[in-house]
Amino acid sequence: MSKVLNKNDFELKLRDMGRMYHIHHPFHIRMYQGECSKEEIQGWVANRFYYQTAIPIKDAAIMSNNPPLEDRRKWIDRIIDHDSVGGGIEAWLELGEAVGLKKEDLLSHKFVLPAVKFAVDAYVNFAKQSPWKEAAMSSLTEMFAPQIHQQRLDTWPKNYPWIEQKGLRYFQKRLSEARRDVQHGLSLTLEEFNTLQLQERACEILQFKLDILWTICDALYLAYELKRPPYFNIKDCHAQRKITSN
Ligand SMILES: O=C(O)c1cc(C(=O)O)c2c(n1)C(=O)C(=O)c1cc(C(=O)O)[nH]c1-2
Repeated sequence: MSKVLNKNDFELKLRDMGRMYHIHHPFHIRMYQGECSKEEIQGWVANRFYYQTAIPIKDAAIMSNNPPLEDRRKWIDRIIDHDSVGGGIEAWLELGEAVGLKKEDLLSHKFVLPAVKFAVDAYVNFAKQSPWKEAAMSSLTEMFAPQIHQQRLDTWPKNYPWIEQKGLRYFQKRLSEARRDVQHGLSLTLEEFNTLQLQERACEILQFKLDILWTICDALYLAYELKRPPYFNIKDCHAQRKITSN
């Protein structure tokens, strides 16, 4: 960028970064085209659960960095969306059951690949260590999330009829929640990141978050599509993270 953008152009610039959203990753493309095996879907659900559990922790870290009361009130809603009774974490556990994974296996994170763990932990650490406005705006990949949730709702019942329908509640639930979160996150970003330097910083942060999501998919692709999980070539060493549920 060579000069500070007005709000409209800055929003367009941020939205344009959706070209790098993980919806375009080969793993996600295969998933929505119905080409994933049961093991791949299970692997994705088990690994993504690590991201799910991290989100409210990340949001609590943002709260701990002392945003103003108005923003805290809105941020509390995000934590409730995930951690309340019947909330996102429970809905994801239902998804786990619907794809044939045991609840205790999800909760133990025993199938989580190291690269997924490192990527997700980087997100939580960023939220802990950064000024709250920077951490808040890093959630803006959610601008692109309703499309990916809708895509799953539209294609999974046809492509993966073995998945119990009740497991899809999570995606339905996120459609409206993500839109509300984005309204808040985006208006805050457009208002506060109002110099050239700050706008460049905001783009860097959004790129960091896109990198996290893409890296998660890279790890899944390597482990489940190319069948090269960590230590795959070393005798008896990768069995511990192999998906074993039915
Ligand atoms: O399924 C997806 O592809 C996807 C992506 C993202 C995202 O873009 O970070 C989120 C979610 N789902 C999601 O369900 C969710 O609750 C969520 C919260 C956040 C965040 O950064 O605060 N991202 C996402």
